[in-house]
Amino acid sequence: MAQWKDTARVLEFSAFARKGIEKVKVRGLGDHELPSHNSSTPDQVPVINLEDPNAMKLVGHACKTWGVFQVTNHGVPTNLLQQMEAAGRKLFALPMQQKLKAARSPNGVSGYGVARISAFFPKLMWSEGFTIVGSPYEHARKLWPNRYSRFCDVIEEYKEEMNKLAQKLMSLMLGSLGVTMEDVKWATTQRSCPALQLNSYPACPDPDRAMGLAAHTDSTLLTILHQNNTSGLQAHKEGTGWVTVPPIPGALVINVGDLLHILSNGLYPSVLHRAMVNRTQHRLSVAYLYGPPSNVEISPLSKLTDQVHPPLYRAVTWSEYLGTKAKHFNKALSSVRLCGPLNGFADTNDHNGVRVG
Ligand SMILES: C=C1C[C@]23C[C@H]1CC[C@H]2[C@@]12CCC[C@@](C)(C(=O)O1)[C@H]2[C@@H]3C(=O)O
Ligand SMILES: O=C(O)CCC(=O)C(=O)O
Ligand SMILES: [Fe+2]
Repeated sequence: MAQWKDTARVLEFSAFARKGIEKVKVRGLGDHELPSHNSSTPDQVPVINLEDPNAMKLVGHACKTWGVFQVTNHGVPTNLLQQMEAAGRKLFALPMQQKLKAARSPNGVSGYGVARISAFFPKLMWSEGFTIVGSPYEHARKLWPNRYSRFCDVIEEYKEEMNKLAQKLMSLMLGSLGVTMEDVKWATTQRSCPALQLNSYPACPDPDRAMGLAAHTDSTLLTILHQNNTSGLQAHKEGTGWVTVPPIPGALVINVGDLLHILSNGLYPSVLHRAMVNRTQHRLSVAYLYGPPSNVEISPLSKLTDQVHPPLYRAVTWSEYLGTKAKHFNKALSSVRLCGPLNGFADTNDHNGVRVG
């Protein structure tokens, strides 16, 4: 049933991609999904050179105030970023019938399909995605029965480089809070099972009426995002509104996710973000969704809590939290909140009402 719905939605996407904007109008994208640019603000998402001797302090400040920043000198070879982008382009350029051979199954995580968060929105988003958890081989073989190894090699190498960067970022993020990687038992001993999300946003005939990927926070500890040279990503900042995260060649975007929000006891709030579409350019992005080993319990770090600052969240594992997110979407974080006047109501990061696009 769910698969039918997903497949139908994907097919509908290809249908409206061919027929033009009429389909979108029929489905009636509401005003709440119109973009709200805030270009008058001087606020810009921080760009941090990871080789800067002050990197730790800068990263900590960016996490506290923005929950998103870009990094340069991050150690990931530029040509690997290009190869990954080319692999994504090749995948999305396949005929729809071919892509559907690797469709995500009803309860599965990996494969081709519409954004998972689509279930929470009545209208289609102007995007398609491909999620890879674990080995890419099974799905790649369905896409390219004879020539899948190049794609898989790029994915594996990309995941390897991203894992190194994620570790480095975790150590800077925690270090800035006075916590070392050694203080976090699982951080140095166990490997996580990250997800790779390839997103494709075709050029859209009526971009002001469509949304590429609706506003959400990632369930991760952190997400590392590569975007092609086309704008579209926007982050929400309290008091400022939606701010575009401009593509900088070679730079990577880092998002604070919900699990780091919990681990830091709310000191690093997860960032609400979304992807807009445009009239002329095809936009691609590749997100590396990094979390803890799936069955390790994540709760506010004891170093960050005391009688005055009690733990604000209960312990959750990544797999449990992904389930909660799949069920409650933007209410997931407040559903694991423990105490305080906000319990059961609007968390500062609850994203209900106006904050979710
Ligand atoms: C490991 C993850 C993290 C997932 C679920 C699973 C695989 C795909 C990820 C995303 C990627 C796109 C946004 C998001 C919100 C979505 O719909 O799918 C993410 C979600 C999450 O962060 O909750
Ligand atoms: O395409 C983008 O810039 C955002 C993608 C994203 O938020 C995600 O994959 O979680
Ligand atoms: Fe995201």
